[in-house]
Amino acid sequence: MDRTNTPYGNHQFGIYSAGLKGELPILPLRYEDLEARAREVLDPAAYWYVAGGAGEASMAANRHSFDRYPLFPRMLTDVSERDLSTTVLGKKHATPLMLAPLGVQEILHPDAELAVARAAADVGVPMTLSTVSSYPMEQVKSELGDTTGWYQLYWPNDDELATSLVQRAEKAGYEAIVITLDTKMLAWRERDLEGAYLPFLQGKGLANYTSDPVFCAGLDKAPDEDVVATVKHWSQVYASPERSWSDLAKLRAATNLPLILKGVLHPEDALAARRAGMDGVIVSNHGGRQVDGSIAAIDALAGVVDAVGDHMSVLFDSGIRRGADVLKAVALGADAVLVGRPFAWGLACAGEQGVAEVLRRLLADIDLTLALTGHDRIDRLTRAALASTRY
Ligand SMILES: Cc1cc2nc3c(=O)[nH]c(=O)nc-3n(C[C@H](O)[C@H](O)[C@H](O)COP(=O)(O)O)c2cc1C
Ligand SMILES: CC(C)CC(=O)C(=O)O
Repeated sequence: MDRTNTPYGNHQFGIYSAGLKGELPILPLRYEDLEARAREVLDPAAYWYVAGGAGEASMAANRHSFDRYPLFPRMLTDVSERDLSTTVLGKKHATPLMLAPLGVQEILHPDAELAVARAAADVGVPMTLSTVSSYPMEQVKSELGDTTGWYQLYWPNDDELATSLVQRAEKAGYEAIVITLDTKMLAWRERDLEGAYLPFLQGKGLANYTSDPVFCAGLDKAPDEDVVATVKHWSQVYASPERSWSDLAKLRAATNLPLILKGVLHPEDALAARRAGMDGVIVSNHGGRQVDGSIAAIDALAGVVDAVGDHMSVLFDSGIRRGADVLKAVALGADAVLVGRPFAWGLACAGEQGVAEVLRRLLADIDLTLALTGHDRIDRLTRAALASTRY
C-alpha cells in the first residue's frame, strides 16, 4: 500500500491523483462529462439504453434526494489513518464499494464483463454479474480470480433452469446469489421504444442462457444456428411475474449460497425477505429504470435498515456518483453500496482501464470525504454523521 504523503492525503487512493504526477486524467472527472464522452463513442441506441430510465423523474430523484441528507463535518479528530473496510454477509470487504449487475455490456465494449472483471480484480472491488451478461459466468469468474463475485439471477419461469443457473454460479465460485425482483417485466422506457431498441432481441446478453444445458434443451437447433428461435425461447423463459414470496423456498433449497433480494424498497418487503430466510436485501429502484414516480432509493434506505438491519445485510444502489453519496448511504445504515452507470461509461470510453479508473477515483473521493468529515472508520458511521432530520 502506497502511503506517501500528498496534499490529497497519505492514503492508498488519494495518491491516485494523476495531476500530482503531472499527468492529465485519461477520462473526464465529472460524472456528467464522463457520460458525455461515452455518448460520443457509443451508438445512440446503446447510449440511451444505459442512460435512460422509465420516464426519468425517479432517475432525477435518485440524485437530488441525496441533498436531503447533508453530511455534518466534525473538526480536529485524528484522521491520519483511515479504514474503509466493512462487513457484508459476515465477510470483511476492503471497501464498501461493489459493482452493480449491468446486463449486456457488449453494447459498451467488446470485452464487456471480462474487462470489468479484470478491473474489479485489479482494484479489489467485488463484482456482481448479471444473468443477461455477454460472456458466460464461468469465464467471467476466471477473470475475477479470488476477488469476490456475486451472481445476479433473473428468476426464470422454469424452475429447472433457475436451479441450473444458480448451481452453475455456485460451482464457478460465486459467493452469493442476488435475486432481482423489480424487473419481472420491462417498464415503459420511452428512449428504447422510440429507437425500437432492446439488445436482447438481437441475441445480445444471452451468454448465460446459450451456455446452459437446460436452456439449450428447449431449442431444436444449437443457439447460434437459429438466433431468432433462441431469442424467442429466451423471451418465453426470462421472467416469472406470477411468483410470490413462498416461491423463494425453491431457490433456498437449490443452493447453499447466501441469497440477497435486489429491488426492495418497502420495509414490509424487507421483513418478508427476512421471514423467507433471505440473507440480505439491496435497496434499489433499478436506477430509475422500472417505476417512474417511485420513491427515490435513498429515501427508502432508512426504513429498510430500521426494519431488518440488525438481522441481515442491507446494501444500496441507485444514484451513487461520488464519495459523499457513499458516506450518506453508509451513515443511513447500508453495509455496502453498488455503483452502476459510472462504470458503464468508464467501460465505454476506455475498457478495463476506464472501469479501474472510475473505481479508483470513487475510492479516493470516499476516503477523502471520510477524513474531511472527521471520521477514520467508515463502518463506524452512524446517522449522527448527517445533519438531516428526515430519517
Ligand atoms: C444498462 C443497465 C443494465 C442493467 N442491467 C441490470 C441487470 O442485468 N440486472 C440487475 O439486477 N440490474 C441491472 N441494472 C440495474 C443496476 O444493477 C443498478 O440497480 C442501477 O444501475 C443503479 O443505478 P445507477 O446506475 O443510476 O447508479 C442495469 C442498469 C443499467 C443502467
Ligand atoms: C431487464 C433486463 C433484461 C436488463 C435490465 O436490468 C435493464 O435494462 O435495466
